[in-house]
Amino acid sequence: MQKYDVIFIGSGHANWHAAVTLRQAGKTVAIIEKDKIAGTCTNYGCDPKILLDGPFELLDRLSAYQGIGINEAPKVDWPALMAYKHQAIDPLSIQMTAVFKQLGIDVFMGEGQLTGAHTVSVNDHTLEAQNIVIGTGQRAAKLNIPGQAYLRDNRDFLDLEQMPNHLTFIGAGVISIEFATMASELGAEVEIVEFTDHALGAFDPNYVGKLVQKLEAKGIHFNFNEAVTEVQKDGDHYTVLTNTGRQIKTDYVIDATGRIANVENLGLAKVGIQTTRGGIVVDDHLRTAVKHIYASGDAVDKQIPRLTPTATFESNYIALQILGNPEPIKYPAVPSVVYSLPRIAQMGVTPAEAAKSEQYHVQSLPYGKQLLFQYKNEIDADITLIFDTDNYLVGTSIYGNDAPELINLMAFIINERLSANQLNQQIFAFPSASIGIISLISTMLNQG
Ligand SMILES: Cc1cc2nc3c(=O)[nH]c(=O)nc-3n(C[C@H](O)[C@H](O)[C@H](O)COP(=O)(O)OP(=O)(O)OC[C@H]3O[C@@H](n4cnc5c(N)ncnc54)[C@H](O)[C@@H]3O)c2cc1C
Ligand SMILES: NC(=O)c1ccc[n+]([C@@H]2O[C@H](COP(=O)([O-])OP(=O)(O)OC[C@H]3O[C@@H](n4cnc5c(N)ncnc54)[C@H](O)[C@@H]3O)[C@@H](O)[C@H]2O)c1
Repeated sequence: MQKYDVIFIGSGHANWHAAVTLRQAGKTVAIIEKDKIAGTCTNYGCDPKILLDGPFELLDRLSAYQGIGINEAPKVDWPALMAYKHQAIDPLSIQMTAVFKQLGIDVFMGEGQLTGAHTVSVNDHTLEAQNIVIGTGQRAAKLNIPGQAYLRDNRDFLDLEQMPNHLTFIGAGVISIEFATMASELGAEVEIVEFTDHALGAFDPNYVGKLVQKLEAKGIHFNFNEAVTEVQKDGDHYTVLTNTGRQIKTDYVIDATGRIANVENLGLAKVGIQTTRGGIVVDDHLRTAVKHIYASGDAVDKQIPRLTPTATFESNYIALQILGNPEPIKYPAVPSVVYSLPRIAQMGVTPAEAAKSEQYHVQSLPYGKQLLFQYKNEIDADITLIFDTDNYLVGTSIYGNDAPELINLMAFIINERLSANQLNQQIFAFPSASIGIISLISTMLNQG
């Protein structure tokens, strides 16, 4: 039986950062992966998504100069963009495998399963380890309806060689909004069927409302308070039936109704590890009920957003735990971004939470208008700032294409509890988009 200090089940961000750190610290390490090395983000999620989104974002920014410097905008060539995606993304898992092997990490391709508290089977091997880390991620939910076999998911969309003429998305969550934006920009007709009365439930309803209006103006049709009951195939096309009697004729149906933790067939119950609908139950050290078995990333039952940076944070934490750090995990406020056009970002105390408590006050800054040319004519860009009673920033929501960069800056101000005086000790580049926001914020922050 091959023996290791640590075995990792899954090779996504939840695991590989720890695997590399521990190997570099001299531990013997094995990674087991049943699909592609490097996991969802690299192969089927964030990376291909942001690669494909790139030209659409540029065109959206250009559209703000229509008639004032730009007369004819270029068009996205989706098949060429998809070819570039394959060229840039497909080698990543191969490169990561080579890096692991070079570092002396053993890689086993196959399904890992606990056979005991210290043993894992993969194919016909049994491996033994002092510590085991389960980072098996999530998969797309599949609605249990007639015609389930016709439902596509994020993997299929991110591999589309040709954009269909008409697409129907089930669910108005992050995946649908991001993908529907690209499809619609390419000229496809898009329907979104959502069974609640709103899109993007975790984000500021004010900004989500603005975004939905903008998407509707571009031709995306939202069907709120409706559930899909069946999908029928008619030759090369499909008919999506809903509970209100609507029949949507379409070319492609994507089920984006959420994601489910991969906890089945892992042998968890056999060794006494509990799971819930949200994933694997862990303590504040990310340990399962079996103390030398950790869980990390999307597969964990947790309240914080299931994102690549949170998976990475947990992975780094677990490496330090195994190397002897006794401290419980302490998460900072976590930024979440929807890569729509424009982007919506959010972190810390939300506007809705702030509205319910006298502990906070809320300030909205229409920075698109106030800093018009610095923010490249994005006139509707807006930031909501939430301060506590001492005037420290504790939360923010942002509506604008620069939101992913701005929220990283806000992360420092929020998590380091910076005062205006501390911000003013710095000299920032000028002209730059962020310096305008910093000057506006520093007039409102605790002067400390
Ligand atoms: C379309 C899409 C877009 C996204 N965009 C963003 C974004 O913009 N920003 C962001 O922060 N996050 C984004 N995410 C979320 C992000 O991808 C995940 O949070 C992240 O990948 C979680 O990492 P993980 O290692 O926990 O899981 P994963 O990356 O899913 O890795 C788990 C791995 O475990 C393997 N596995 C499962 N069971 C077994 C088994 N029994 N044996 C062996 N291997 C097994 C799986 O094959 C998989 O490779 C996106 C997700 C999707 C689907
Ligand atoms: N930018 C990012 O960070 C990013 C991007 C994509 C994916 N992700 C990851 O993927 C997850 C999002 O996945 P998602 O968009 O599939 O899920 P989601 O939970 O964001 O949205 C699912 C939506 O489907 C609706 N829904 C559920 N069942 C339905 C039904 N039967 N009929 C109609 N609507 C229904 C829900 O009300 C919800 O609005 C995120 O939580 C994150 O982990 C992150």
